[in-house]
Amino acid sequence: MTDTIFALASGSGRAAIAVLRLSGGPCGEVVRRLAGGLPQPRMASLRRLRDPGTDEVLDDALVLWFPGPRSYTGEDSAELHLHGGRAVREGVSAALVACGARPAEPGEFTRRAFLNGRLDLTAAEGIADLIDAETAAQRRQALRQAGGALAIRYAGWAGRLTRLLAHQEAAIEFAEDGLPNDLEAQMRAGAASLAAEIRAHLDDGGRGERLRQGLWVAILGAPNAGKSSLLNALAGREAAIVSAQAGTTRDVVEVRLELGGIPVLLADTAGLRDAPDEIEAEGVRRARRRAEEADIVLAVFAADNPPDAETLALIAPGVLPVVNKTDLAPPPALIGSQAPLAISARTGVGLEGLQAALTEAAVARAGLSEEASLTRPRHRAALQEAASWLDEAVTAPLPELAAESLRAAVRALGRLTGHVGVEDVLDVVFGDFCIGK
Ligand SMILES: Nc1nc2c(ncn2[C@@H]2O[C@H](COP(=O)(O)OP(=O)(O)OP(=O)(O)O)[C@@H](O)[C@H]2O)c(=O)[nH]1
Ligand SMILES: [K+]
Ligand SMILES: [Mg+2]
Repeated sequence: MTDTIFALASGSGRAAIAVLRLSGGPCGEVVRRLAGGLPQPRMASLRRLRDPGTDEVLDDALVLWFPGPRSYTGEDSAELHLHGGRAVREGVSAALVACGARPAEPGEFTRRAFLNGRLDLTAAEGIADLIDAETAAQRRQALRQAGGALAIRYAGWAGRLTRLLAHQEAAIEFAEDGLPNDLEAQMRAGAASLAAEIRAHLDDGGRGERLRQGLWVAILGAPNAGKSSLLNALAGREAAIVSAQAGTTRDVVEVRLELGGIPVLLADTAGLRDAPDEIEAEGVRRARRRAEEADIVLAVFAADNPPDAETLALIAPGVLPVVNKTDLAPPPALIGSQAPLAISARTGVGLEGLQAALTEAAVARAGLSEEASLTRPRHRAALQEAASWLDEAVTAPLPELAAESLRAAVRALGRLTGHVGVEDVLDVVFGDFCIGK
């Protein structure tokens, strides 16, 4: 039997209500000792909680009882909706410990849910992301994943892979019996198409990972082009120092924005030039590094100056040229081969258009796609590994080597979902082929 664990499921500050969650072990007995009885399953019921040692009244609380396996963890579980004060929380926690329960480790409820088969690893990660979600698009992605969108897709692939392995093992057995079969050719075709499907899923430009972590946008350009003025205009506050002196910004100045539901870290940087002093030169190095790391670069020119070589050199696909100070001079029609976004950070002209273009670029890189996207490097690594092993299986010179490669692919997917074991292979062999020997 597991330990009975408990933890505050609501925030830890002063609040009207605090929710304590319990799971596992003699959870029902622990609740009975505090609340004097167990309510009907899944029905909120008002109970007086007492310290079983001293009989002291601790709180009048709503008690919910979730007998396993129909609970979040799959174990017997309960919730105590307490009055949110610190003394109440601490008194009830102490009484729970006295009854033999212990405080839960971080993530222990979800870990138990996984171990009890209530969700796979990707869904568990989705729940973690849902708790961390700051924007609507992040919330939608996390909800999808927590609801099993990736789990279902990967379980489908794992099922197909297991079947391929079963066929291959059967092919080896039939060959030993001297029987002709075309199972191997079928295995190769199946492995090749599964590898292609996995690669198509991987080839999403990392949008799910970007949405989860947020996009990096960097503002670059010559000194005095108005980069800091633009950052302030987009942020709606004076986050960066603006002055008529070239070389004002040295450190990277960051602000958080939300564009089309995507969290964005917008960075202002030092003006690009052969800097006269050491500190500014370090600022320029940092600016260039940030441009390399950024998902989107805004290359800013001033309309009253001809386009400078340093900023022009940044222009590449995915870089948005911006011409500022259009209140002083008209913008050029083209920068490189692109029509620039014409703005005046001073008067605000063109800022809405720039915001729209930036949002469009952000959504193109990190917006929700129709199909659920992978969201972590862990997913990417496991899927890449599975696809490579499938390639090996397709070209393996010996049937046994192909089987070995398929087994490695199964393990890679199994690590991803936390699900696939050898038993699955046996089930398919016997279920699919009725090889009763
Ligand atoms: N007329 C006009 N002046 C502007 C505009 N945007 C910025 N400025 C002025 O241009 C000067 C430089 O602005 P900053 O925002 O400091 O320029 P920067 O690119 O951050 O400069 P560094 O940090 O030194 O590289 C300031 O005097 C601003 O007031 C604009 O749209 N129109
Ligand atoms: K400046
Ligand atoms: Mg600046």
